[in-house]
Amino acid sequence: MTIRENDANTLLRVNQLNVIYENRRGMVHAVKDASFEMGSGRVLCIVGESGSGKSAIALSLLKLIDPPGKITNGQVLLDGEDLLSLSEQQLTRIRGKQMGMIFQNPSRSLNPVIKIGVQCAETIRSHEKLSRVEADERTLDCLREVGFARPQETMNRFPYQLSGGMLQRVMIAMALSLKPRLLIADEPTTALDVTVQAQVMSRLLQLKKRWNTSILLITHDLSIAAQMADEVAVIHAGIIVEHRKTLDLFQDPHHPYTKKLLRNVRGESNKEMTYEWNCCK
Ligand SMILES: Nc1ncnc2c1ncn2[C@@H]1O[C@H](COP(=O)(O)OP(=O)(O)OP(=O)(O)O)[C@@H](O)[C@H]1O
Repeated sequence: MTIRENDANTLLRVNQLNVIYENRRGMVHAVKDASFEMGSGRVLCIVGESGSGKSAIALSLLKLIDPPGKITNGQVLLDGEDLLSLSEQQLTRIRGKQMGMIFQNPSRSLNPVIKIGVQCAETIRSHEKLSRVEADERTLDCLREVGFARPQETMNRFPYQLSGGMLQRVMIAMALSLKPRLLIADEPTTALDVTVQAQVMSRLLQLKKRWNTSILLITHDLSIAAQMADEVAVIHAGIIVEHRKTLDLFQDPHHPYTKKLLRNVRGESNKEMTYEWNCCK
């Protein structure tokens, strides 16, 4: 079920991860014994319906599960180092620098009253010993990389002055300014319209090729998985039921739940999605 990578190429290995949420009404087992691996420069999509445990996995990788959630078991090995056994201080070193994260709603991750340039440069300087000028130059480069034609102007804007698509590109620029080895993107385009969605996704793919960044993409949208992923892991009720190479999964789904998900995709046949995947690769 799990794709085995050549060990030398394995960047991330998750072993038997378990996450629960417990409150007065009872306990939800959000992630059950999830195990998977990712190689360098690969895109793995985790797909599943709402509430299936996708975000719980994403947050666990950075040990960001907040109460009432709890990781009850498992390992998250990045280059062999178990992140779940690290202290908060040690994790601060890893978050952003080794593992970047972008979320569904970029405006929540940015301070509305601080200019974009200052926020980007401060993020860089919190991880690397750079002068303000050097951090500004890196920020300019990164904003240019994600498609801002006049990055200096973008740096001088406040978040409320930018559209949702622009903000999401700023978030990608911020994440990539630290050249993380792994980028976790949790529904990064769900809040955007379809055209902007496509632009942001293609920008992510270009950057992945340029920096060899691995991307763990969380989505409920199978057509995005078809376009973006090298591999897809399907999660249902906290369990990874199938993890295969993208084309194999779309052409010949094994698990009944994967088959049901594929049947449910409205307006697009499996063949069309496979076609899109082939075109984008
Ligand atoms: N703060 C919380 N308190 C209680 N239960 C929670 C909490 N956060 C998540 N859960 C539960 O954990 C399970 C997994 O949630 P999770 O957010 O990981 O799903 P998801 O697949 O990311 O869903 P969505 O696509 O809607 O974001 C769900 O049953 C959810 O209700």
